[in-house]
Amino acid sequence: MSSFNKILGYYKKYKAIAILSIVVSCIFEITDLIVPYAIGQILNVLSQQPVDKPIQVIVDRVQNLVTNTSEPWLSLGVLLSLIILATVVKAPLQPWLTSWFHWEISLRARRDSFGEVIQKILTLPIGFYDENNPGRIAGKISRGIENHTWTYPEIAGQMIPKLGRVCGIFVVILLIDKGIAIAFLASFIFILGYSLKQVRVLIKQEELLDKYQENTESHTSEIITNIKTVKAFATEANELERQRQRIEREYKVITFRIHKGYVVLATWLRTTVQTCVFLILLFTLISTVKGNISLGHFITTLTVSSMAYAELEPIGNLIEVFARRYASMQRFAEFMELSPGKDAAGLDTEHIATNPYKFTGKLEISHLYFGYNEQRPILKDINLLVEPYQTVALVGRSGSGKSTLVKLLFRYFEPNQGQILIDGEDIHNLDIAGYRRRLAIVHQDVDIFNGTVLDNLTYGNPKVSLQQVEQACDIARVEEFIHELPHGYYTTVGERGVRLSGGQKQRLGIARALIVDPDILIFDEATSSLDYESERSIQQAMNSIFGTRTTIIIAHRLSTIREADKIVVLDNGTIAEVGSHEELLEQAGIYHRLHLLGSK
Ligand SMILES: Nc1ncnc2c1ncn2[C@@H]1O[C@H](COP(=O)(O)OP(=O)(O)OP(=O)(O)O)[C@@H](O)[C@H]1O
Repeated sequence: MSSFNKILGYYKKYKAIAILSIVVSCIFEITDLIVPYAIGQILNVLSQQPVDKPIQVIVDRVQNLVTNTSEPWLSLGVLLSLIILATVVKAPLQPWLTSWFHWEISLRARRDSFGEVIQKILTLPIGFYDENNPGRIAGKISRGIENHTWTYPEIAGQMIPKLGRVCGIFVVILLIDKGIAIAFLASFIFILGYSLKQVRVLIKQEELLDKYQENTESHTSEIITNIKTVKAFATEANELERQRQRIEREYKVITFRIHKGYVVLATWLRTTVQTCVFLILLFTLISTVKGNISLGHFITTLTVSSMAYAELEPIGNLIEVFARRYASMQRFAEFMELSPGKDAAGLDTEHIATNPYKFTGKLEISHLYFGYNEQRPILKDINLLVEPYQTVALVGRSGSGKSTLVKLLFRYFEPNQGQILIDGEDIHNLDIAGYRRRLAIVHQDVDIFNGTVLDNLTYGNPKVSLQQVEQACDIARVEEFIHELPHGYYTTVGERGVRLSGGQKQRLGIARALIVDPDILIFDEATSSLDYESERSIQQAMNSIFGTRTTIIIAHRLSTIREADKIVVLDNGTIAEVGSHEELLEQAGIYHRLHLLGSK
């Protein structure tokens, strides 16, 4: 039930209008019953039997207004007027008062959801993205929203009004014959109760299927992301086979558990409904023959009860569709309930604009401990002082914790103990977005957004002037290749920058970082995967940046960091050595050993 409430939560903003439009839909459905009722009454008039009391009251009132009209004609006139109201007058009103609102609520909720989803994506902790790949996340979101969009009009616009109509039918039959009404109600409760019980079992299977589907989507996305590796290792056939197995597993669940379950349920439903229709016919006929009810009431009871049973099949279909969608809506609701990360930035751009920080770039790390998992510390008692404008290199074996330290600097994770201070202020106390805007990082693999080179360059600072862009490009040696591109700065680079080489992307990344004019600039192994010429270009770019701001370099190639003011050697999560290139060589420790390995 709590998961059902979560699903309902999707529409909570539109509760009032939803209730109103559902009630109106139910009223329209119930007015449909006027026609068979009025036809029954017409039959009574034609067979010279009395009409029901409420109709007679109306006829009497009309008779007071109209003289010289005989009673049968008046009764027929009143009944025809009722039929016109319930059909011709209702027809143009119904779509606007029902369907319009049901779809409007659904589409508005869809629009709201997309906005909320983006907020969720932007605020979830970075650890979430380490564990879930884009395909899995995107699949969950798109199936969740799509299913919600279709489900609301079906449930609010069809299923509930149909159930409303069934209740109306029960009241009509009750007014005619209590015994038949009770039999009718009992059959309905039994049919719906049993169907819902079966559907609950099927929902469990749908949940399993949803997990399988998410898994398949996640692997499809992984194949797309890693397509170069797949091709390079010629593992296409293996990938295809593994994916086929996953699809086959889904197919078996769909066909032999879910689809078969629904067909068995539909078979049972249809047979039971037909049996009930026949039994009602029998009971009503017996009542008529016994003289308990009139011919008109016989026709009305038979028609409305057939209408009610005829509704059971669409109601059953709607329950089936709802059940098929339930699992993905539930999983979407769970996604939306995920708590934002402690690293979540505020999403209010005005707030950032009015709160710009400016630091000298003095950085102090004091007694810092951290582990992704508290039982396994990665960084232990890190103490480090970086003066403004200094260039500091972090070196150490793979897995020693260099990137982790930078992640803490960016506040992607919180330290378990200790502090990081910038200009004497604990970074934990600063506005996260404002603080991050004063940092910039050039990753080994620079992220490129689909758009032009200029869009990518100005990503962190769209308001920058072209002159400043050119200056940054000059320092970052982007100028060397920009003129070779077909449209210069306005060349479209394609998704993920496929039209740029590795070295070009890195230089673009450096220029992009410079354009935000950061107080602290971080290079994450920026030159480790490049050819000699690109490396030299990037090295020159970096050299001209050193001393202009605090710079931190995570480096594997020691040749790139000789000029650093301070080299910090991390070993197994602790700072093992600190000093300049020459000092560390003299110490003849880890750095010396790494240096010897690098120069071999
Ligand atoms: N998101 C994560 N969740 C759990 N453990 C992680 C995560 N990221 C890194 N680690 C672990 O933390 C340790 C330090 O990793 P880190 O990436 O900081 O090392 P590094 O010195 O930058 O290594 P490299 O030079 O190879 O990039 C490693 O043992 C790694 O397995």
